[in-house]
Amino acid sequence: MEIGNARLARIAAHMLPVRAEESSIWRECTRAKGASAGFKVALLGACGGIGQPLSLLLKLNPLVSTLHLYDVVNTPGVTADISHTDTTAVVRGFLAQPQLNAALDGADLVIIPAGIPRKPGMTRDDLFKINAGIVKTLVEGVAKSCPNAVVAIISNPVNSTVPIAAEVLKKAGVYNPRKLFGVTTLDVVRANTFVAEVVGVDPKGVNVPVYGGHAGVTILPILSQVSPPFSFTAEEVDYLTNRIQNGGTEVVEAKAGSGSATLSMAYAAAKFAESLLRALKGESGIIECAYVASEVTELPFFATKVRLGRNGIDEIFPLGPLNEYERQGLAKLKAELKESIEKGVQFVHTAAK
Ligand SMILES: NC(=O)c1ccc[n+]([C@@H]2O[C@H](COP(=O)([O-])OP(=O)(O)OC[C@H]3O[C@@H](n4cnc5c(N)ncnc54)[C@H](O)[C@@H]3O)[C@@H](O)[C@H]2O)c1
Ligand SMILES: O=C(O)C[C@H](O)C(=O)O
Repeated sequence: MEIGNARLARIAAHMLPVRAEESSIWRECTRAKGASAGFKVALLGACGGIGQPLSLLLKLNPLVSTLHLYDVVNTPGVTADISHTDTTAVVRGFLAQPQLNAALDGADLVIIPAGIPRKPGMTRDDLFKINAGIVKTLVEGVAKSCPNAVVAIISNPVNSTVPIAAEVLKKAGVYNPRKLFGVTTLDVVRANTFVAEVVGVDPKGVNVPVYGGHAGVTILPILSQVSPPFSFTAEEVDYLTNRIQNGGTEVVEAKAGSGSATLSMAYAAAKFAESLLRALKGESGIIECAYVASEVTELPFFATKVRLGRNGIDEIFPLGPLNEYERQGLAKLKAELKESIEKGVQFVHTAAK
């Protein structure tokens, strides 16, 4: 049926940018039966440098039936824009704190890239002052509105924001360590890319485990366990390890004050989300590196390979054999990672007083 100009004008006048579905004219003129079978994903910080491309990639994922975009700015525009892509996921936007609980209600997966990025000269830990409070507030919302959701944290410093999230969930009595992840996929994506460049192969077929955490020396690529196995000279190992550990800084400096990695991060997060959703759906044998609560080392959080399942983490793999270079790297990262974890835990306990 062709819709006449008068009706089009009425539709335009009634379209609500945040939730078009709530306007009576939208209901009158559409035959949508609601979301298809699939997962409800909430993205917090959806209008930022990572949030926008990640929103688009999630909207393209057939495993996502409902996509909730939450931010403190710009969600009406981003939601309207993304919602016009002809894929099945239903997109709804939520603006600022009063809409946080609605954004999270019933979510299966919550992805958090909210917070400020680095500028040249800053460490990720320099972001703690602002991002710690943002992550705390958002995870308090998770505890209240979707305590069974899988939570994937991108906001830096990941080494501290994940322990913050764990403490918030513990305080609320809903902590499930199998469902809380710090997203370190970008380290793996970078490692695969740089190794493929050095050995001259397609990065698609390369898989480099990256252990530890997500900042400087705490990022520990395990080149002795690369799949398929390659041998590297000592110079290559040094070059690759330094480049992988400083990949984030390389982007921050190239962007010269306008932010940090956004496009590669959105790609990495979409990849990780796809693995989580496939596992939640029941697919077996899905393995990713992620920063999780762990007993693999004496540290309470550590990134290693984890097998994903219907309930989040099914298995955390041990470190496996490390060479002397990697053992030294492991020894070196522990003090910094321990301090970052304690800083996160302390933040929640101090804030409670
Ligand atoms: N884990 C990783 O590998 C990785 C990679 C890249 C960036 N990051 C981190 O991701 C974060 C975001 O980076 P970006 O480039 O997208 O930054 P950005 O500034 O472009 O976007 C951040 C977004 O968060 C929103 N925001 C701020 N406070 C919020 C709140 N209380 N609730 C909801 N949304 C809020 C902002 O409005 C903005 O839209 C940074 O902390 C960055 O360091 C992590
Ligand atoms: O480097 C940053 O500050 C952002 C992110 O952690 C990255 O690794 O790109």
